[in-house]
Amino acid sequence: MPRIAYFGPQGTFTEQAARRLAPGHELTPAETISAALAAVRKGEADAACVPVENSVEGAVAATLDGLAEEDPLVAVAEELLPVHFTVLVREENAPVRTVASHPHALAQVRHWIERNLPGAQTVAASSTAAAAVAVQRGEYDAAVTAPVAVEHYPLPVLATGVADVPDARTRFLLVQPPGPLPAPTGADRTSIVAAAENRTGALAELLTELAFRGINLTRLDARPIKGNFGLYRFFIDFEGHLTEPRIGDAVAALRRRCNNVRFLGSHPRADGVAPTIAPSAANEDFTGAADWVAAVRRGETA
Ligand SMILES: O=C(O)C(=O)C[C@]1(C(=O)O)C=C[C@@H](O)C=C1
Repeated sequence: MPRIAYFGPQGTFTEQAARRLAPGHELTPAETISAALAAVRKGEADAACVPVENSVEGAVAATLDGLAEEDPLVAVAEELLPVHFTVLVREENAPVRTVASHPHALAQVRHWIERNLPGAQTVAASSTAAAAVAVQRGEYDAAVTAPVAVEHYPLPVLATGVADVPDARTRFLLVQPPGPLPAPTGADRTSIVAAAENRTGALAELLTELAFRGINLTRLDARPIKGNFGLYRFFIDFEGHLTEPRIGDAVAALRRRCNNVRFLGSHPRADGVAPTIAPSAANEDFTGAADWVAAVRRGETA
């Protein structure tokens, strides 16, 4: 049975995502995102589940950096979870002076804390569940956690359904070493990371290759290439699957323009949204045009 490492400890949002992405599989918590990815690279796990993007706080930097560096890992599936929090406290009816959680979680409840726990100091923990562990140990007064955390860390509940932005969501990836791609579904996402050259227009050229082929971006993030001040990697997600002619054509063009391109996966979108295809950008347009060139080369038409 495949073994799945996930960003833990038990009771994180990531564990919930892993249970949905790999039902019935053996799940092992890792303390950090990089430890979850390392477990796959070392062969201790077959796949890892990690958060990648939140609708309020944006990209999860540790995941982007972890996928761009070291041996390649490829996303084969994604999950989208609604994010609202439960606030657990050390002691019922006691004053709350410190509130711990993952920085992404704290950013999503900033206003709630200002209104409900004025003056409380926020403290970054490695994950929402790690914050609950720290509260159990008596290190902090409260933890902002996933709703499932209370099942693992039976602390008094101060509030449930906490979220500054009601429709907040986090997207999670299941990543594994390169292998056969998941089959295209018609509602897929492809991800790459490219270290564009440091010259005028280099990023615009990459994006134009996608725009020319009518490919809609779903995310664009920049992360610094460490040790090279001012140099960035660009994480580009777009609609479509690598096996589609229009996407394969675009990814080949990106590779031609920038040999520092890494493929990060093509997999079904969790929201099932299919792309709107621009005029002349359908796969049949690409294959039809290539067939015509082939016929011209054979001297059969002009
Ligand atoms: O700490 C957790 O529970 C996580 O799974 C991490 C994480 C994140 O990285 O964004 C996941 C979802 C929430 O947005 C808050 C924290």
